[in-house]
Amino acid sequence: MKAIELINPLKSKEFSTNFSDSLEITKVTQDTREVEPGSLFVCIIGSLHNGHELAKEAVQKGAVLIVASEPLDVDVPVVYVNNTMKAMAILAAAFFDYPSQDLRVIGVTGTNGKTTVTHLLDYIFHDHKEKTGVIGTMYRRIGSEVYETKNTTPDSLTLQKTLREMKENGVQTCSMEVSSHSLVQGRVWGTDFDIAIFTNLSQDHLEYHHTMQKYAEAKSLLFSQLGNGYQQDKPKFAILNFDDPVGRSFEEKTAASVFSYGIDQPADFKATDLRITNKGTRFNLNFENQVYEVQLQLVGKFNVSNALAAIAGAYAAGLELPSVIQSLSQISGVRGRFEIVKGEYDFAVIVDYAHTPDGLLNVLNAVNEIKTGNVFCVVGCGGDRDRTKRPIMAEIAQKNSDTVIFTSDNPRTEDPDAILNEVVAGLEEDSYQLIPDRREAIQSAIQQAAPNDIVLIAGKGHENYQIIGTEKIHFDDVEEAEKAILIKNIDK
Ligand SMILES: CC(=O)N[C@H]1[C@@H](OP(=O)(O)OP(=O)(O)OC[C@H]2O[C@@H](n3ccc(=O)[nH]c3=O)[C@H](O)[C@@H]2O)O[C@H](CO)[C@@H](O)[C@@H]1O[C@H](C)C(=O)N[C@@H](C)C(=O)N[C@H](CCC(=O)O)C(=O)O
Ligand SMILES: Nc1ncnc2c1ncn2[C@@H]1O[C@H](COP(=O)(O)OP(=O)(O)OP(=O)(O)O)[C@@H](O)[C@H]1O
Ligand SMILES: N[C@H](CCC[C@H](N)C(=O)O)C(=O)O
Ligand SMILES: [Mg+2]
Repeated sequence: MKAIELINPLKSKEFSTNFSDSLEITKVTQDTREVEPGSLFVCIIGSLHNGHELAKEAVQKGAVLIVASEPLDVDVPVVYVNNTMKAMAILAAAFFDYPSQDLRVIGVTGTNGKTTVTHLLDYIFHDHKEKTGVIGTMYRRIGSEVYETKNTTPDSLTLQKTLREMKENGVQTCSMEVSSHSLVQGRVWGTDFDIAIFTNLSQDHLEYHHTMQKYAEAKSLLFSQLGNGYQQDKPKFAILNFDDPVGRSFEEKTAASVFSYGIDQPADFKATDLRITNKGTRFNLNFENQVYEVQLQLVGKFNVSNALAAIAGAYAAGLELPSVIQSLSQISGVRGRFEIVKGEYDFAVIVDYAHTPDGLLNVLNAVNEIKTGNVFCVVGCGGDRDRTKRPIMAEIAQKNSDTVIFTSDNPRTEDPDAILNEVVAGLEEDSYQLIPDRREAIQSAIQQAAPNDIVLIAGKGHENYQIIGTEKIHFDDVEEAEKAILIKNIDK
């Protein structure tokens, strides 16, 4: 591809003099490890490295053009821009020929519920005979092909490449999670979203955003940028949770048409008459003076909220409500979200991805609503993440279960015992059990459970690994629970 075509959309401040209109680019990258002869290298200022300091290395590896925001002394042409992260995203969209324009892209943001809502949407569209794609925490999926992912929302290059592959494979609807990090870092800049959905905002990621105000501002970018894409004539919809004041505040931030949803507050899509059992949840959906009965196999009030978000999103995309509701009723659950471990045993073990105070409270409320015996909660907190959420999660776990066992999550580069000290700091010493080894903690909870009790294993959901230091080792809560149940059955 001609370099000039690629950098035209950049609105660059300045070109170095040696730029030639005939220059050809074979690859765009922000990583020296990926540079090949003929590459365009973009210098990103990250948290660990400053790409400008790596520009010379990129040139040595064959980069023929550099995009930078700081002065550089290199032997190849340089295009100077104000913000290289945004430039990277625009270049990525241009390099892959703006694939989001040819797909229906639905972006879901919020502290909790993104993975769940994207999967509900994906199921609905698939059930309506569309070819679908998903981008999020668990994987990138194109039709039935699954690819590993490092981030919930990939870097802009991986994102645009994935969207391009979706387009080439005939995908019609892509449901993707949009994390607050990705919004701040401009990873989704250059993606033309048709529908943007907000689930909720509660404490998380303060190690990155520092204040809840800044965290909310990051989330708002998805809505303020909606319609700033390349194909502005497509209708745009913002789907906002009006039970959350932050959701209500986003109405002013967007030029798109708004559909609100809620359980506790007036909203366009409103749920009433909720009934929650251990088999699922039913509610009445009130929309435009009509009432529809909705049956979900998912458990908990928070999943009613997730279902409303998906219903409103599907409706905004043009689907009929009765058939959307019919599709929703068939969904048995999302991996690692309130997942009931299968097996021969007379209590219940639930694996759930709750890793924030609000997520944990919601899932424990749901467990308490359906319980017929005691509740055991096995939980910990991840390392290198928001430290201030640790004692809050601990108090929620201790208050809302009969027995709480604190254990390790992904300690990453932190000392697991130091994390646990911060977790239990505010609790009475005899009000909890402490078993740092997650396998032992799961086994102990399952050994202690009596008939009709519920064991909730929270924090890691679908994750099939534990990150200790910088190493990722295989670890799967569901597998561990199944083993522990077998051991208990043998011991009987
Ligand atoms: C804090 C953070 O978000 N970091 C992200 C960021 O990396 P960084 O700023 O640390 O990058 P860096 O290592 O300093 O490198 C700067 C630049 O130098 C380049 N480089 C670096 C080394 C080298 O040898 N050569 C080279 O060219 C890098 O490619 C990059 O362009 O940019 C990278 C590329 O986009 C991300 O993969 C990385 O995510 C890290 C892995 C991460 O853990 N992020 C988490 C916090 C995150 O983003 N989480 C959200 C989900 C949260 C949620 O929903 O709960 C997510 O979307 O995943
Ligand atoms: N609407 C909701 N409100 C509050 N808590 C929720 C909601 N939906 C899910 N949860 C809780 O949060 C956990 C994570 O849900 P999910 O994976 O859908 O969220 P996410 O936003 O994708 O998280 P992440 O930020 O890790 O990508 C669930 O296991 C559940 O305990
Ligand atoms: N997307 C979240 C997931 C947290 C999952 C939890 N198991 C942990 O490791 O803290 C994050 O990266 O903060
Ligand atoms: Mg997710």
